[in-house]
Amino acid sequence: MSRPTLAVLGAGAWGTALANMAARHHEKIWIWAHEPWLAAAMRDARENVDRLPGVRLADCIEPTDDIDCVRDADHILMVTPAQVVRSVSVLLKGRLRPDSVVVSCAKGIERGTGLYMREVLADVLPDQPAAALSGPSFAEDVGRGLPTAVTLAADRIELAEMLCARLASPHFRLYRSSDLKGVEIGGAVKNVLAIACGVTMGRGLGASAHAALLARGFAELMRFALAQGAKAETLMGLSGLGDLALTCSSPQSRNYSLGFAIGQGEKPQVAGRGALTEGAWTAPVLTAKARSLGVEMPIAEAVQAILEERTEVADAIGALMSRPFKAEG
Ligand SMILES: NC(=O)C1=CN([C@@H]2O[C@H](COP(=O)(O)OP(=O)(O)OC[C@H]3O[C@@H](n4cnc5c(N)ncnc54)[C@H](O)[C@@H]3O)[C@@H](O)[C@H]2O)C=CC1
Ligand SMILES: O=C(CO)COP(=O)(O)O
Repeated sequence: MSRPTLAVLGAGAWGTALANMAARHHEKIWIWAHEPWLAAAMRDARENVDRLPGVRLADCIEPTDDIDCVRDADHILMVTPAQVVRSVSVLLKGRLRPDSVVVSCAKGIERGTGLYMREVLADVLPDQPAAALSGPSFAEDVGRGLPTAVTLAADRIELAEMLCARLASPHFRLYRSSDLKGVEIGGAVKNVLAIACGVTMGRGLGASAHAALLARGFAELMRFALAQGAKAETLMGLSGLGDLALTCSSPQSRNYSLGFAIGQGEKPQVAGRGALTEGAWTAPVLTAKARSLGVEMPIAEAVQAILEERTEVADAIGALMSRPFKAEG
């Protein structure tokens, strides 16, 4: 039996790392860049010099800027920024095999609609099976072959099982789940909370404040997710608490780094320095969604106010510390 094929859409750090992980199980993997120069540079150098330098592309990987590559792919990994998942999905219409699973690997909520990535995919490609991959995993770590574990969720558990087997490597372990919503919520919300943790550390408020923020952030994440039917065990797993702990604690995170720079006094508009900070895109839609669900998310609200320069960091912290006393939970 011939081995399967895969198309990875989005030639960023994460798409490149995932393509390399999947290489051992696939006959061919296309990695699609919407920038022709990037596809050409990756073909020439056999590495992603722009986003994941120093990691050699496996032999079966073919960088391309031709979206028709998806016609020959058994499955698709969607690894673009969350806000362009819709426009890239539109390109897939009429090009996919009916049984090709589209796996969302982006972490965010769509602005304007409030939809999670799987819901965006269902909106544009209603007949296509979908899955989501999320968890604590820096592309640089995965690219260097450091041990990493993530969650892969699909509606049908046998689909999740098949995808876990096809994407795993000896140092990249996937756990299956049927809680797509819980997995996606964890990935989207932790980015916003990581900005808050970065602010705290950049401001020099200490490890105790960081731990308090992380724990109270997790309470917010839990409340928000449970109100939408996610399972508590998903939130306590890799894609929830695991990714929250990683992203809230490491300068390797772009979201944490954005917060850190703001904590040190930089203006939010310049602090990101052109990096993809998904939390900044998700914050306004997350807080709007929480309000419409009647879920309190004071930390996410504070991040949003800081990003919009409606409040100073010191005032946001003061407001969080002076909230009415309440029971923990
Ligand atoms: N870098 C990481 O460690 C991880 C990233 N993720 C998620 O993966 C997603 C992608 O992140 P990265 O690969 O890190 O980003 P990146 O900034 O390294 O690369 C983003 C890539 O998206 C593509 N892109 C940008 N605009 C596009 C458009 N309009 N149409 C089509 N493609 C476009 C480009 O090829 C670009 O190189 C994000 O949602 C992120 O949260 C998830 C886990 C780990
Ligand atoms: O999602 C990630 C780690 O799991 C990457 O985090 P950043 O997008 O903050 O860099």
